[in-house]
Amino acid sequence: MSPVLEQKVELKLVGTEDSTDLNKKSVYDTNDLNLWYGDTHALKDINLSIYEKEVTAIIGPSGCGKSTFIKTLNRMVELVPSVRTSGNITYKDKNILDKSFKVEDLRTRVGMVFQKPNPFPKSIYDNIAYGPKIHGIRNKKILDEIVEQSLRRASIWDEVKDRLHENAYGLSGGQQQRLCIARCLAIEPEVILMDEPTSSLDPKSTLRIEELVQDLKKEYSIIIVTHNMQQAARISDKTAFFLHGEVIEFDKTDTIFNNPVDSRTEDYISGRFG
Ligand SMILES: Nc1ncnc2c1ncn2[C@@H]1O[C@H](COP(=O)(O)OP(=O)(O)OP(=O)(O)O)[C@@H](O)[C@H]1O
Repeated sequence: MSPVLEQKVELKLVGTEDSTDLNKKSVYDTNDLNLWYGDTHALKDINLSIYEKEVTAIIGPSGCGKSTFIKTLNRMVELVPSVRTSGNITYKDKNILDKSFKVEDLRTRVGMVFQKPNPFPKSIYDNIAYGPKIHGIRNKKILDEIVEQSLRRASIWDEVKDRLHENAYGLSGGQQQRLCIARCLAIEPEVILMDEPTSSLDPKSTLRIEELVQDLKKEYSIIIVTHNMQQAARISDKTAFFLHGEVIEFDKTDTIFNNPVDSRTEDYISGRFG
């Protein structure tokens, strides 16, 4: 039996609450979404609903389209010139792939945290105040409040409150990643996209981020790409298994890890490939 399956009892103990879709609204619905990079067909007929105030994990082997999928959700993927899409992505009833949809509207509602922490070469304070300032907030008292609240929410306030005006590069990797999460929270998003946010962190920092994700889902919808099966099992409510650009299976995380329908899902989570 795989290490992941062996740990299912423990995973259930630390896992997510049961949630019924009946009471939840979807934030994103993709409808026959396809994406090509030139001739490479990277996403194939993706039909997924992402529900509010849940953690949705995207898993699958290298090159299966995980990063492409989440970068499509904030239209960042369009920065690649050869990209072409078909189908729809509905975000709160609007098709964000529609030419008339303003991408700036999405950027204030959907924050993103990357694989490697990427603080700006500025002070801790200015990293957080940057987004709100761009959105026109100039009042120092209000900015101070946003900075403190965002850092508290990202569970890093106590570690940085006496060094707010020092350069963010002086923080450890794990602290930098929590700073980046705080920076993302400062714009008050509705959704947080996370692309392997702990892959460059040590186990202790990874655990802190996982605890933070569990806490943040009370207020935000979170979509996390991860190569770490145990992480997906620990922190997500739903899991989508991608393979060769297709969604093979999407269900409650408990079902995906303990009772998958498709043999390819079972083979992947059991470590037989990938
Ligand atoms: N900028 C790009 N230009 C051309 N092809 C790309 C580009 N980015 C990704 N691809 C291709 O699209 C497919 C999906 O890549 P993607 O990065 O989304 O996979 P992934 O599942 O996130 O992989 P990994 O786990 O290794 O990060 C791959 O075949 C990849 O080579």
